[in-house]
Amino acid sequence: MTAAAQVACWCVVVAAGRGLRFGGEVPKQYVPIDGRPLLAWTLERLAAQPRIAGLLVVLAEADPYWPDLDKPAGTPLRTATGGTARADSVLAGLAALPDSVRSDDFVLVHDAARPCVRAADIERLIDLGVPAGGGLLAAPLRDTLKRADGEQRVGATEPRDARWRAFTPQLFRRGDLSAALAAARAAGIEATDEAMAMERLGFRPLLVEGADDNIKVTTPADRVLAEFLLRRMARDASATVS
Ligand SMILES: Nc1ccn([C@@H]2O[C@H](COP(=O)(O)OP(=O)(O)OP(=O)(O)O)[C@@H](O)[C@H]2O)c(=O)n1
Ligand SMILES: C[C@](O)(CO)[C@H](O)COP(=O)(O)O
Repeated sequence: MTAAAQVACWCVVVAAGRGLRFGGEVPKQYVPIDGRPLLAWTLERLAAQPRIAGLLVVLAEADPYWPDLDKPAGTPLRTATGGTARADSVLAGLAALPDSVRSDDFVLVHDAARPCVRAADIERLIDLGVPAGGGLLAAPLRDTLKRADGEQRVGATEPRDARWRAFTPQLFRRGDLSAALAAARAAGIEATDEAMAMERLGFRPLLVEGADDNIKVTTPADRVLAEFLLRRMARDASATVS
């Protein structure tokens, strides 16, 4: 067993967004997917991964939906209050981790809005990302990439061979990530993911290829897709057990 294989990490789950692109009355992290709130699916999948030591869920201020949420039993669970931008919420989550998580321990950060993440991908991220000093799940771009000009016509076709789509979880040392996100904020830069903040400070996060269907529920169409994927995963899991 390698050193990384023994690592279990706390996971900061950011669930404090407003879901503006999704729209609707209920924030998207609580919209039902097959009758259960999206966040319940995400927490269940994370809690089922033995390499996750605990979950730190970052919530919107005075979130009225959290108290009634069906929460996973058997995994330590804490909460924190998020901020205006996603990076603020991640910073709040990192600050609220238990003291037992040291500055040089690795932590995961995951979007509540990505309920279809696979346990095997989280495991590979930890196994490969820890020795590399940090990394993220991602997938190579599979479409032809166009750069638009000012009039929404094609200005250029870009090479796609070195382009990847960034997913979560992302894995970094607690102290390094807090410092990187705080530095980006101080510089007035909105880091849209953890890796971006780390890159600014000269880190070279490892791209760990993960399943393409680790989708982020951003619009109502994504909810339909997530429902399909989660049903299929449940069916495949029960076929494996029987
Ligand atoms: N201030 C914020 C903004 C986002 N998030 C979380 O970050 C994840 C990814 O963000 P995104 O999909 O962009 O969610 P929203 O910000 O809610 O969506 P929108 O940008 O459409 O408002 C989501 O789980 C969201 O809840 C957060 O915790 N705090
Ligand atoms: C972190 C992220 O999920 C990586 O793809 C993404 O950047 C977050 O989404 P947002 O729409 O930029 O908040």
